Amino acid sequence: MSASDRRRRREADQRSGAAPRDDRKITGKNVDGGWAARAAKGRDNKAARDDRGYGPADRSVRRADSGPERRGSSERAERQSNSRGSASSGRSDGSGRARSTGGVREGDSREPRSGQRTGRGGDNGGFGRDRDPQGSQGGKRSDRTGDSSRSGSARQGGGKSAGQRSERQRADRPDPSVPSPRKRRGEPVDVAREVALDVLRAVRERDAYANLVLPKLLRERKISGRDAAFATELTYGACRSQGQLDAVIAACAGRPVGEIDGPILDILRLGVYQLLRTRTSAHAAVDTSVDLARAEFGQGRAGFVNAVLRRAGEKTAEQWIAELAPADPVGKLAFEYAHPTWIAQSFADALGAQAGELSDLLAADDERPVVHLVARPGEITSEELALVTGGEEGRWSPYAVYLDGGDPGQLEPVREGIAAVQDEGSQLVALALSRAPLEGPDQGRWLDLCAGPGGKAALLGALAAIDLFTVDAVEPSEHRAELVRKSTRDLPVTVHVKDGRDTGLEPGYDRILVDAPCTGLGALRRRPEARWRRTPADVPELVTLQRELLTAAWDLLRPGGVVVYSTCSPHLSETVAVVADFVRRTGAEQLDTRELLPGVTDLGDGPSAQLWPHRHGTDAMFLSALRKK
Ligand SMILES: C[S@@+](CC[C@H](N)C(=O)[O-])C[C@H]1O[C@@H](n2cnc3c(N)ncnc32)[C@H](O)[C@@H]1O
Repeated sequence: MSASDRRRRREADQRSGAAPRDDRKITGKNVDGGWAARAAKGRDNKAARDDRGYGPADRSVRRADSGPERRGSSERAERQSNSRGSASSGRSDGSGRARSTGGVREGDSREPRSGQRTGRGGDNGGFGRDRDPQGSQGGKRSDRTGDSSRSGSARQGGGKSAGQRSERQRADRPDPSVPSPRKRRGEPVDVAREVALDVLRAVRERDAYANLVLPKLLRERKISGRDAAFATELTYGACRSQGQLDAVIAACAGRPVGEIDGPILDILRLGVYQLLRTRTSAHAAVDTSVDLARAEFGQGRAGFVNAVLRRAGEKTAEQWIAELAPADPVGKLAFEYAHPTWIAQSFADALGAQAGELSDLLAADDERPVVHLVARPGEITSEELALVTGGEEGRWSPYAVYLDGGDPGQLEPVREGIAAVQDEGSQLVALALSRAPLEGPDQGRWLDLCAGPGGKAALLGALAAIDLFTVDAVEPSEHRAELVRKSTRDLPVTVHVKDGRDTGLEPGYDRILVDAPCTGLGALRRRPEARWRRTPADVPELVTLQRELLTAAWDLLRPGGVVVYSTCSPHLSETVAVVADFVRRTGAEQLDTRELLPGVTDLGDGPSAQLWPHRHGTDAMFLSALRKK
């Protein structure tokens, strides 16, 4: 089928509202013995796997909770004394600060009583499953990105002033390229917990991203298999549930966590996480934490860790929640699912009349996300990609494949650049732009105004290539612009390192995507520490930038053209409020965005569309299509 045939068919699809997927399923490379042949082989392999009862659906994900038992820690715990101190309790305000009575001195060297068995199932971390679906949402710390979240709260731990902290950073900042101090001293080492601790420290001390630091450390220290899975569960779980853990620690220590030395706080977070949120035995959780404290700080600090953890282990997670959670319904759910209250409240506001779904949403937000792949249109179909990778075709996007495990970076189609990791919600945003009805013919000039790291630009570029169209991609950060270049190599995409508010590009675009920098509250499950870094104070500055970018896009759009404004945040100030203000100022025609996603259900009351993790299994992407009259 020629490009113009495809284009005619696509326009017919648009008119009828059908998803233009079928013609793209038949592509050059995959019908002539390339990917089609490999997919056929994959199909045979899958059939064989299913016959043997271990096809994808049966593949069990190893749970990491058996890790500690392998280390003989229960034997060590038996040797510990059973002395016990007075417990303290407090009620949390959701920020990790607890009103508490009584406490434990850091020099307290009392050994723990053998703790009761506590907790519930683990946080389901798994090696390779928490990779950032956007490629790297990390970027440079100085970037004003919507997803390089940073703010004060996570940095408060340890009670250090900025000056003291930079002193500490110079003194003991973990350098991933060398073995940790604990190893250097030749102490007995629990490799999984040690690596988890080093990541927690990097996150707290230098605002590192756990999902970038952890894989690097695992590779460098040659940790794999069960140890890697356990380290991943501990690291991501402790990062996600930090607020809840800190409230328990504060109650047990009898002081705010800001008054506990940072490195000791990291050990306590790791210990309390194991006690309350995994099936690790209390003996193992306490004992290994004490080992880590003793190896680095000596007996006195180890005793403090012992005492705090012993108190934490005296109650189950449910009992701590009942004791420490705020009384109001949203605050209580936020505490239970380890979200800051302001974020849970913003979700409830966005759910509106469906706010009763908040607990489902928070629970989904706390789960390990499934890895989504995108099959590049014109190169490989989702059916073929699913067969080649052992994944499953997506529910909503014709290009999506769900993976049930493994490291997607090792998959051949990903290495060859014909598939990539991309949340299905992000795919839907790019697809909505490509499907939006224009007034007048599409002249093939498309623009992605906030392109880094390039996930949507790559999908737009592949769709544009089919019709011999072109895409301009704008990104102000050189580092992220380079990621866009990499992800759009061989596609008709030109990258411009510019501020989207002042691009110098020639107006007249048919379709423009403004995937604006935002708080990223809709993608928290992919960035374990992000929820504790963002603060409400981040919102107004981002909203100003979002408005300015949307206005700049409008100036570059031709009459009859369409802008899609999207955020990976459902916060109403960043979504419907930005759009409503813009429509009021410009008289833009708001299209029913839900019609651009045929087959996708429960997108809200319109005319914009809101995706949710608990409804769609995607990030909480917001999108709104606006046509210029
Ligand atoms: C939500 S991310 C975009 C994700 C991207 N569309 C993708 O799918 O990979 C927002 C991007 O906007 C960029 N950005 C920040 N300030 C900007 C500005 N003034 N103009 C254009 N882009 C900006 C950030 O660096 C970041 O890469």
